[in-house]
Amino acid sequence: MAEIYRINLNERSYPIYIGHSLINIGRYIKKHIPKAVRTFIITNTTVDCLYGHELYNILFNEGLNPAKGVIEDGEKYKSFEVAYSIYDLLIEHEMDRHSVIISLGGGVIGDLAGFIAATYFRGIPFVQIPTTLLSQVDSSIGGKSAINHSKGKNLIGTFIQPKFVLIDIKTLFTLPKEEFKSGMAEVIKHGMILDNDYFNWINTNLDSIQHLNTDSIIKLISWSCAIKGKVVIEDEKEENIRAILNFGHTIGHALEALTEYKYYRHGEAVSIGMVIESKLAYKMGMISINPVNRLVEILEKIGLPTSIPSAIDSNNLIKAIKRDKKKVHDKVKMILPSSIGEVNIIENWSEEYLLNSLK
Ligand SMILES: NC(=O)c1ccc[n+]([C@@H]2O[C@H](COP(=O)([O-])OP(=O)(O)OC[C@H]3O[C@@H](n4cnc5c(N)ncnc54)[C@H](O)[C@@H]3O)[C@@H](O)[C@H]2O)c1
Ligand SMILES: O=C(O)C(=O)C[C@@H](O)[C@H](O)[C@H](O)COP(=O)(O)O
Ligand SMILES: [Zn+2]
Repeated sequence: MAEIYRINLNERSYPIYIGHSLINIGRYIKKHIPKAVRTFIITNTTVDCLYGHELYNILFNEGLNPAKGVIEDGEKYKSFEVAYSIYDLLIEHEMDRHSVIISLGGGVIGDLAGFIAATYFRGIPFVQIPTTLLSQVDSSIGGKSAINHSKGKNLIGTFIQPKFVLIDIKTLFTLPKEEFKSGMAEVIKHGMILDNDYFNWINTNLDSIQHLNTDSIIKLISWSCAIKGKVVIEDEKEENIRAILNFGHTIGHALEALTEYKYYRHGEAVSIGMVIESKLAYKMGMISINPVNRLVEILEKIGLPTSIPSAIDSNNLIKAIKRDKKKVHDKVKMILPSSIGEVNIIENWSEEYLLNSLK
């Protein structure tokens, strides 16, 4: 296992480890959470079948007294009701402040488990084991945790930094192709917001990335973690610059909520969001057409969607956009690119302008 990046946040600092197995988890728990006596794995039915038993056995053999909460698979289970059912289990198993919550799964499990860890007993230690590309490059880092509300995405949540992140890249070999593509949307986002070289490297190495070549995958995850990590270190609680990580999400989250979290994977919605937001930037004269076309081209090459289906009504979309957490009073905030590797935070969008532009 190698440490690929360290999120430096004073007493909340933590390392991101990468390797080919889960075997070191016990050693890292003892190192980073010395008071740990018990562990509670939160996962879903799919990931449990693949990796839940392996993780449970390692923790058991390390004397870390594991228990498990297994939820149904899907974005719609990132909900208050499911969180409540896990609180029940934690209480039943008598988990306390010397217990550690371990998230084993993609971003849905990570966001939910983080929210539970931050609130149970007013906060107990938390570890991330991300098993999708999206969670390895994005959601396991930075401490955002949340559950959805029927009226909007991630509307209820808090910040909780994990004690460490452990990425086992062998998990990518069982990940369905469509899920891998979804993770690639956040990867492209990282290039778009801050790093033209990264964008170009992905474009040139797409084949070996998609074939899960070990060196390419490690480079991809490490590069993304460094880009996201740098932003998080600068602005942990999204008071200003962290909002750039939300490029594509003002529209992406609205699409997810409008379609009741059933139609789009998160990365697919973000892919459409990035394209529409870039076209808005073009319409405003902030960016030339060439980088917008290059963005669309790479997303299409990956196999991600790039346009809003005609069945989506613009007025409903605007309503959903207005529930975005970045808005201030009545004004929507958007992250718009000015070139590949550079974005700007644009405030004060009027509803009328937005509606005209989207139409
Ligand atoms: N907190 C953050 O900073 C942040 C960042 C980005 C996204 N998110 C959130 O993350 C969520 C999306 O995460 P996601 O794309 O990982 O989706 P997900 O968690 O739903 O996982 C996608 C699918 O892959 C399955 N799966 C997971 N690991 C697997 C493996 N190794 N092999 C086979 N199948 C596997 C899951 O069971 C699921 O069916 C959204 O809720 C989004 O809002 C949060
Ligand atoms: O970490 C962040 O900050 C992000 O914005 C990363 C996003 O990819 C992620 O989807 C995040 O959950 C969105 O945050 P939200 O505050 O818009 O709910
Ligand atoms: Zn996202």
